[in-house]
Amino acid sequence: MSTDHPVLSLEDVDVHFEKDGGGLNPFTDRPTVRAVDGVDLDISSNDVVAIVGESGSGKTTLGKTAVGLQQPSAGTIKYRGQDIWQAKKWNSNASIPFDEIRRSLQIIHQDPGAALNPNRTVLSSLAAPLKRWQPDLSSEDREARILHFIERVGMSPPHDYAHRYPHQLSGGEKQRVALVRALLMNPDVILADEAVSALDVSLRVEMMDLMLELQSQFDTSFLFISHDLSNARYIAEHADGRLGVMYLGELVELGPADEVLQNPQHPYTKVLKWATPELGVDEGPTEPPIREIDIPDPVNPPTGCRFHTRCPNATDQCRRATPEVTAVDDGTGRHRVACYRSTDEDAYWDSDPLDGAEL
Ligand SMILES: Nc1ncnc2c1ncn2[C@@H]1O[C@H](COP(=O)(O)OP(=O)(O)OP(=O)(O)O)[C@@H](O)[C@H]1O
Repeated sequence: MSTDHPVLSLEDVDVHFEKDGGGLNPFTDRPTVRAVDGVDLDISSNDVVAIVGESGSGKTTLGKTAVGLQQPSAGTIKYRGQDIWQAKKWNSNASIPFDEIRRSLQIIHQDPGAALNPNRTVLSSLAAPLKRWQPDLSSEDREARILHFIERVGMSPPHDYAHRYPHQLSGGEKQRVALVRALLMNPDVILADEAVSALDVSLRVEMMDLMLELQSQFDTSFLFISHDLSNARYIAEHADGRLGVMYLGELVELGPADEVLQNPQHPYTKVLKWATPELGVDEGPTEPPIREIDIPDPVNPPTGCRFHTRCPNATDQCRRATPEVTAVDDGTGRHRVACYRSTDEDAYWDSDPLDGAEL
């Protein structure tokens, strides 16, 4: 396997869905949901990226696309330099087979119960994928490995948990089983999609600490998705990773977590920070730094910068043209944002503020 490439590389990825609602006339164009638009993202080995954004901003779609579960409408996703969807073609001469790629990219869902068969014990549920991936492993070795991992995620005695059925586990325990299931595949990247959102607040930090510990022990990369900035921040800061902010299908800001939070560049990142009291912004404005509360429809997103309808600093230029993603001049070289205010673009600075906005 090549080591020159990032483990995962997303280039200019779009994921558009056709939505029902075109009526009965088959000749009418069906409305298109632009769930993900123009996203670039590299994930290296031992990397942690936490993506945050409000409901419907495209986080899940982006995550599933990154791990090869959703085909993009445009753009490419490469695993160690190999185009994932090329590898899936029946006549592909891929350097890395699709099955190997799928095994290397694992997922933990918000609802771990849904991924477990209610009629099978934990041991049986965990043995099935391992049998597929390593058919030559003896059943004793397979069981020993499973028990080792069950204990490793804090479920002791492991024999007891291994013989339980899903209904005999708490939500936190089911989530740990889901983590074991992913780790048994020896993955390069784990997508954790709202993996702690359904847990009690008291258990969330415990689960995130466990993920961080296993991430560094196994050198696995994590793509962590959450609508909650405090969870995303916890994971990204503790792993010395990056925080990405999605708005209406676009990755509008990405950078080292502490840099993005201490020096947010995109007005939407500032809104998320304002709405997260744990981040200690008591000295900030008492009103949200936003012009409109309504979230636009992803079927018909605003022109230009998609945030311009809500942005307190939008000008006519933001309505007319989409700002490119540019590097923020903060010395990290890893912080980037799509906002005219981070550029010296005259077209923005000379343009008239929109109603209710100011420069
Ligand atoms: N299979 C699909 N078919 C049609 N539209 C879809 C499909 N999957 C997602 N969408 C739409 O794409 C947009 C992004 O959805 P997505 O689930 O990725 O957002 P999200 O940020 O993860 O939101 P949430 O936190 O609520 O899950 C939404 O408008 C959603 O309705």
